[in-house]
Amino acid sequence: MVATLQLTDVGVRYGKQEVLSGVTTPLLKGGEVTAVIGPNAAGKSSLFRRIAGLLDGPGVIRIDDAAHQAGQSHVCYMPQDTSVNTVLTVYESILLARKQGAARKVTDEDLEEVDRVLYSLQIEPISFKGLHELSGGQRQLVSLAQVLVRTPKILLLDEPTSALDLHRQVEVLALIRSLAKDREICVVLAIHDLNQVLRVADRVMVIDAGTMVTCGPVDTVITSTLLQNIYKVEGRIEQCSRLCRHVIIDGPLGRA
Ligand SMILES: Nc1ncnc2c1ncn2[C@@H]1O[C@H](COP(=O)(O)OP(=O)(O)OP(=O)(O)O)[C@@H](O)[C@H]1O
Repeated sequence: MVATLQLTDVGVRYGKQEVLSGVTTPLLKGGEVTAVIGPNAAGKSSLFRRIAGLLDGPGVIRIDDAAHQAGQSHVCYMPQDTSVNTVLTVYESILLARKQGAARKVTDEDLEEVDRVLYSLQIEPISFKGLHELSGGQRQLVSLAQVLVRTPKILLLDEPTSALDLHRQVEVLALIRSLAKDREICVVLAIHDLNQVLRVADRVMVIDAGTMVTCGPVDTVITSTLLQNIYKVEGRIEQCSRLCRHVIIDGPLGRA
């Protein structure tokens, strides 16, 4: 059974303040990557926390996957803030994440999955470092490892590449894309870099000022009109000689 996620009229309130409302999506399916984009403070992280069950609010979040039906959850959420306050090593933290909500006994399969994730993110060299000793980018990779090791069916990633250098960004997004396809994971990720969105996403959800503006195929959403209306910049989407589309920014629009 391919995992699916669908939101109907979903919103978020902090106390009496409504920061997000009316988010309704098509059926998001395993195998697809949906990028969530929009300006700062638009409501993207709040939406992720709401889908992950960390916040209450109006609306219906429908998750269908075999594990979910069985009362477990294969929804994994990586928050934007990856700061830590613990004495665990990288390896221990990933193994602990793997065992979250599962039987305590560590199996060979658990250890193999930890090794697989360390290898796929190329972080074996820091396996036995303390989390408090890591750089910001290393911490972000370890956070990603902590969700991937749980073999999720629905993966919510809040700006998973914001602290990574260009090489790591390209590598991690390619990994996310291939995991989505190969393991039929339904990936939803917030990301600010629109060129990376063009590389990785099948679908784009645009959140602006607490509402969902659109949710559709990447080519129809990332347009010069979006750059103007949502980001207030003048720009173009151009195709290079390898037929890949790129965002070219000409400059900020003048203030009205
Ligand atoms: N814990 C909180 N209590 C009250 N208001 C909050 C809380 N967290 C976020 N907000 C408010 O909710 C709104 C949306 O914030 P959110 O973090 O969801 O935005 P975002 O789109 O993820 O932004 P960014 O791109 O800057 O990460 C903002 O106005 C923010 O001030």
